[in-house]
Amino acid sequence: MPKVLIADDLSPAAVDIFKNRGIETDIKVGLSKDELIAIVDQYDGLAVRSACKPDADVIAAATKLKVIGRAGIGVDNIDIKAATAKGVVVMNTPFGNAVTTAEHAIAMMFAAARQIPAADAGTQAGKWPKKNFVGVELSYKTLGLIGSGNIGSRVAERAKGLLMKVIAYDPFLTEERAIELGVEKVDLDTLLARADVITLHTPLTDQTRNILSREALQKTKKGLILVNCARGGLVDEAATKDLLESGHIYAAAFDVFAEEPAKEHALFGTKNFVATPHLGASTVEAQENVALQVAEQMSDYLLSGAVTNALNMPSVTADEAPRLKPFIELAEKLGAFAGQVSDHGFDEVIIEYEGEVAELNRKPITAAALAGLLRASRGDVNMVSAPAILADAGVKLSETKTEDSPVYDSLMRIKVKVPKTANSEESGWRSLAGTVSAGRPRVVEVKGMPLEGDFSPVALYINNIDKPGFIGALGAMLGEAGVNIATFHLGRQDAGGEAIALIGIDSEPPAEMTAKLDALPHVRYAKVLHF
Ligand SMILES: NC(=O)C1=CN([C@@H]2O[C@H](COP(=O)(O)OP(=O)(O)OC[C@H]3O[C@@H](n4cnc5c(N)ncnc54)[C@H](O)[C@@H]3O)[C@@H](O)[C@H]2O)C=CC1
Ligand SMILES: O=C(O)C(=O)COP(=O)(O)O
Repeated sequence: MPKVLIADDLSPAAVDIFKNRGIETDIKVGLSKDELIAIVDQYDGLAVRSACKPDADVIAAATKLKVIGRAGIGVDNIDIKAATAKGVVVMNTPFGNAVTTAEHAIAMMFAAARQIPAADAGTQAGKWPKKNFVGVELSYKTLGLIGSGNIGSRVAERAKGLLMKVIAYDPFLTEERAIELGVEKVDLDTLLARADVITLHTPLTDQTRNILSREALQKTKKGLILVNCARGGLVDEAATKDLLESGHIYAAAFDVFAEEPAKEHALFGTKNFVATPHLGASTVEAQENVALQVAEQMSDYLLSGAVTNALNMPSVTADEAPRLKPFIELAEKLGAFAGQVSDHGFDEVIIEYEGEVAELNRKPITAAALAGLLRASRGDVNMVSAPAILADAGVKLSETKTEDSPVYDSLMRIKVKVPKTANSEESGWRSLAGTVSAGRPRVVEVKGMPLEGDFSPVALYINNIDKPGFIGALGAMLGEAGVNIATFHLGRQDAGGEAIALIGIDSEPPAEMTAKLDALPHVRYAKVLHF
């Protein structure tokens, strides 16, 4: 039974889902990094929010881990590169808390415009500080959105309801979408120059870090209201303090900080500064949404291989998963075949899909083929890590598909280009094709030669020149070595030409026997394969 560690405060709804799906859970919130490292190897899944930080060290210690589920949107607390390299899927819940966070941004905008927290504190302290709190109106003011994705667009809808004019800076916002949202698309400098209120809604990435730098903040209009409910690290906090103190920024409201939890901060106590402790997503509704969603997604992946909202793997719906399964198996095995016969590596891969398989969701199938292909040389590679490893190695990958498949309902072919070596037989393209028959993967073509067979767990692959007596001699050689033949598949180009044999065997042959075989004059290549 898979086991999941819930390492941040998640709604109990998540535990119920895991339990109903037959997944064991442990809840351990607030672990230190060392405590997490000490236990993470027990788990197949890790469910987090923003407090737990599965970094490269944690991921390195997570020997069984298959999936990290983020009950929320931002994944900057997770080392996705390390997870990908280790074959761990990282998934989030991209919409579950968007409304709640947009509402918090609007609440923060009003809190800043009218200084509600300070007014509240003064009133409840018995001061009746009516004269101290003369705020600003928001109607007809210009709201500058930095980032107009799920949350930003919801903020825009609400701001328009408040009669604000909305302008947006987002390099991925199309003109059509801007029209649909009723916002004006502008560049960052224009936004800085025109906005009365700026609110940030981008992820924290290398591109967005410090997007509101001191220099950028200095370009804003005097009297600015600044709202950050996205991530600390997007705004220069020291510059915000200086500009609040100088009166250039009228008010700022931050839900997020560069260092969290922010128990002490230079901004705390600054006039017209409002703070909340990363509450953007904290409503009953949002927490229930994200907990349910993450638990369902993680369970689906752990139990059926369905992938939803993964940041490092193509999606596979629960309906698709059973249909894709045999092709994923075929792809892995064809890839493994190609990888094992490419002793000198490869610099290009082509994957061809014919017939019905061409109409399926091919991305996970291709990822599986690459995993099989790389495993022979790289060891523990899976569908998550394989595409990134291949790209890092600079190997060219292309894919073709045709609806016609002359012989089989579905055919998948993997071609790898092996570099030129001293042995000319070894260079050029290696090509292997297979199909799924009665739900089982079958090899149907090797080096362009038809050969129908299964993928035995241990197989002897021989590429030879077709000569009378060779098969008999081979059988005798295996018999002498005490190796039992389970299946025997042959293929050849023409009589007396290039031939291949794929022989399923019940046990590992002695190394001397393979060496003896390889040394035979009419044997071009012999290798024991494992599937
Ligand atoms: N305070 C809180 O509790 C919460 C904070 N968040 C934060 O809000 C962020 C945004 O969430 P969503 O709107 O759901 O994400 P999203 O992915 O739907 O939207 C992000 C937008 O930022 C834009 N963007 C990317 N790079 C940009 C750049 N350099 N300049 C301007 N725009 C850029 C993207 O094109 C996209 O439209 C999350 O990544 C997360 O960090 C999310 C939920 C709760
Ligand atoms: O979903 C997000 O990106 C958030 O920032 C919410 O964070 P939290 O789950 O409340 O720690």
